[in-house]
Amino acid sequence: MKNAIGMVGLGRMGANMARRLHQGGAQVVVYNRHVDKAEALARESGMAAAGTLEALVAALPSPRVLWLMLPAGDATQSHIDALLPLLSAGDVLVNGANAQHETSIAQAAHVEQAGVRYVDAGVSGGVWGLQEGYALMVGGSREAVAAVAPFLRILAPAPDQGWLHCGPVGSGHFVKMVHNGIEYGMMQALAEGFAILKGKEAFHLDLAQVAEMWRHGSVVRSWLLDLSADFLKKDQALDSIAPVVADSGEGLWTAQAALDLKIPAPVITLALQMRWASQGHADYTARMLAMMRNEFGGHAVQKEA
Ligand SMILES: O=C(CO)[C@H](O)[C@H](O)COP(=O)(O)O
Repeated sequence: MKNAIGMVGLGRMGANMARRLHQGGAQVVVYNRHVDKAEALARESGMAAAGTLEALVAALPSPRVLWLMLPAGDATQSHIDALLPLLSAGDVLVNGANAQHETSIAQAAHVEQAGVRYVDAGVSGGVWGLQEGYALMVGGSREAVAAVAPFLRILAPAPDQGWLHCGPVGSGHFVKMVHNGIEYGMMQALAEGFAILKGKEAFHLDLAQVAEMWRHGSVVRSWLLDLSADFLKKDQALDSIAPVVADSGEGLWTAQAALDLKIPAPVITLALQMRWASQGHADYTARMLAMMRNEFGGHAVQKEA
């Protein structure tokens, strides 16, 4: 079996990456902890499914390439621990999670002790990646990345564009982390801009039309603006949307890296803190402020309903 790869983890990202690899001519064997997911994908696409990690490893030719597309942390670590005794020297494990680069460096050291090669891969593209291709930021030795390169060429938007061997192990996840930090800042700036436009009620601006117009030729045209234009066309009041924005760690790690490196990163850090504020973490601060301000008169406190 030429050009074979095992995909472990068939969530939103892993399943679509497996589909793109399969459509691009790779021989994909899929595995998921809940085997029905792997079987459903195999039925839909004609890929092979493995019911156990042992079966997955046995189905791949040496040197094997296994791509883990699992949540960072315990899920990834437990699969690496289970796979490692099944693998042989020269096999390659790719960790595609949004992981902290220090964790990846430690993981690589452990994996490489067994002669298994390790690549950390930051993957961007979300649900559009299947169709548009993914941006891939990879770290690892030249040999390990060379073994994965045929698959990177399929996953990327074009064979020689949209993927980069960034440097040694850890560098792929570090570059991806900073990418996501930038994502926080860009999203915050766009959201603030549209809020200001909406706030100028006297102009009755049609935000969908502004977004659509900016998509063509403007300095701020971007994929995030494309997505915004799309949902604003359907609803620009957003009255039914709770003003709460989740975060899953990469913004925090970027802000922490900036502090460690003494690099001022106010936009990324504030964008992260605005998400926390949206989650209610600034509520006590505001209550304190309201009480203090009330103490010296002029602005009465408002009581919660
Ligand atoms: O990796 C991504 C895109 O490149 C994801 O959007 C990532 O989840 C972003 O982080 P958060 O969940 O904190 O918004």
